[in-house]
This record gives sequence, C-alpha cells and structure tokens, in this order.
Amino acid sequence: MLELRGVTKHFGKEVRAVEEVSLSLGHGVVGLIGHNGAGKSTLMQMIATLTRPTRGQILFDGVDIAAKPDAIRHRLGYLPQDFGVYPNLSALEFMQYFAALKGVRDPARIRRLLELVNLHDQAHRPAASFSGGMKRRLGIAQALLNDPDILVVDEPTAGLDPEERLRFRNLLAELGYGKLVLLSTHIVSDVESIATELAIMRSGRLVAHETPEAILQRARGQVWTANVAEHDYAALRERVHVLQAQRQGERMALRIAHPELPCLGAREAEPSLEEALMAQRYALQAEAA
Ligand SMILES: Nc1ncnc2c1ncn2[C@@H]1O[C@H](COP(=O)(O)OP(=O)(O)OP(=O)(O)O)[C@@H](O)[C@H]1O
Repeated sequence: MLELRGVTKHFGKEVRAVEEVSLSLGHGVVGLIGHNGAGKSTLMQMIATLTRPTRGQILFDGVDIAAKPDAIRHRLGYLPQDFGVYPNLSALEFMQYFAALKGVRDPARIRRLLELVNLHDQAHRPAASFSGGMKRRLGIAQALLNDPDILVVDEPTAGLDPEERLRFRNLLAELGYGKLVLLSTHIVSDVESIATELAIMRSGRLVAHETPEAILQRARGQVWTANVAEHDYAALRERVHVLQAQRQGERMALRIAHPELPCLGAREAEPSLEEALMAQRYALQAEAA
C-alpha cells in the first residue's frame, strides 16, 4: 500500500532529519519507534504530504505522492503530535467543523465516530475542557472522518495517564484491521501489545523493520534475572548491562542483558519487547567495539 524508496529529508546543510529510508507497508499497526529527534515526525509529515522529501519517493498504491498529493490526502487520516482543539467549540461542533472542511456530509458518521472514541456522552462539552486523553480521542475521531485507509498518529500517548493510554491503545488496535495504522512513539511498551510490525529509527535512519515476535525470538538467552548480595552488585554492574535493579533488603533483584550466564544463580528470563531491543542494541555495540 505504502512504499518508501530512499526517502531523505535535510533541513539546511546541517540537519539530516531522515536519511535514505526504504520501507514497504501493508495493513496492520506499525510502531515507528525512536528516541526524540530520531526523525519520526519528519517521516510522518512527509507521508502526510505536509513536507516534501529532499530526495527519494513515497508511493501510495504505486502513485508518487509528491506528484499527486491528493491521491493519498483523500485516503489519509493524520493526528499530529501537537494536536489542539479550538477553545469555543464543543466536541460535536469541532467534528462538524472538520467534517465540513473534509467534505463529509453525513451527520450519522460524526455520531458513530464520537461513539467509537467513547465521547458521545460528552459531545456538547467544550473540547478545551477535556483531559489530554479525551482530546487525543477527539483527534482520532477527526482523523477518521474520511474513513481513511492510512491513519498516521504521531506520539499519541505522550502525557496520558495509564488508563487513557490503555484505552487509546485498544482503540488503535481495533482500527488496525483492514487499515494501515502508523503510530510513532519513543515508549516501546506503548506499542508492544498492538504493533504487528516495528520500524525502528535512529538518527534519521531506519535500523530495523520486523515483527515484535522476531525481535523477541532473537533476544532469547540474552535476558536474565538474578538475585545478588548488595556488595556483589557494584562489580557485576561493571561487567553486564543491568536493565532493572530493585533493592530487597540486603540483596538486589536484577534483570540483566548479557549474551551468556551473567553470574552464578542467574536464570534466563522472558524478555519484554523493550528489554529485547536493549539487548539487541548492546549486542550490536559489543560487535562494533
Ligand atoms: N523544520 C525543521 N527545521 C529544522 N530542523 C528540524 C525541523 N523539523 C525537525 N528538525 C530536526 O530534525 C530532526 C528530527 O526531528 P523529528 O521531529 O522528526 O524527530 P522525532 O523522532 O519525531 O522526535 P520527537 O519524538 O522529539 O518528536 C531533529 O534534529 C529536529 O531538530
């Protein structure tokens, strides 16, 4: 559905925001993961036709979107990172406003979307009084007005409380059926349970594109639990990568990334996706050193 070929974006001579990204995406929820400044927002803005690549091509169903931006605009929903609502509009009025802008004339659709994002009971409340999570849900409803095939959401869970985060995650997982949902985050656990694929960016480059299962599979035998006396901890920490340390009286309960048994009594652990990615990163660093 969406194909990126050598997509590059430079700002002036100094900033290489996105560098030679090639990627093929079909249906499902794709987690675009990277630290702050990795280039995620810039890549998403290029897909949303809000900025053009310096080099490279983005093809949507085979059509170059730089040459024909409307081909994708009609079929795209976009929720930017800094999505804001208008102070004087209720949720319903906000949706009516965007529906008019997008040429959507079906009032029943607005009602259905407000139900989908669970805001129908709050439709007459000023959107400016909503919590962060409610505003983002309204943002998703707005992005879905044109029944898009591609939904691009930039850091949607930043600043949300755990309950809102969960609700938002479930909503995106539901939407992933039959659509492409491209979701950026720097918090791996936000996409762990819903992403069908991960695209990982570092310093503007795509460093991996694979399924979470493949990443977890590769991390087998690399993540360990151990319980060590406090006085042994300092020495151990010098030799291995400690992912998590928790004091338990005189002892430390640890989770460790290491390519082999890190210390006597350690046990192989089931890694989380975040731990698997860290273990992979450490392994690459060790290879490069
Ligand atoms: N309009 C711009 N002009 C100059 N530099 C820019 C511009 N937009 C982004 N950058 C730079 O490009 C790089 C990538 O930024 P981008 O916002 O795409 O990263 P990100 O992965 O989305 O980070 P974050 O999670 O913080 O939003 C950064 O160094 C950023 O400062």
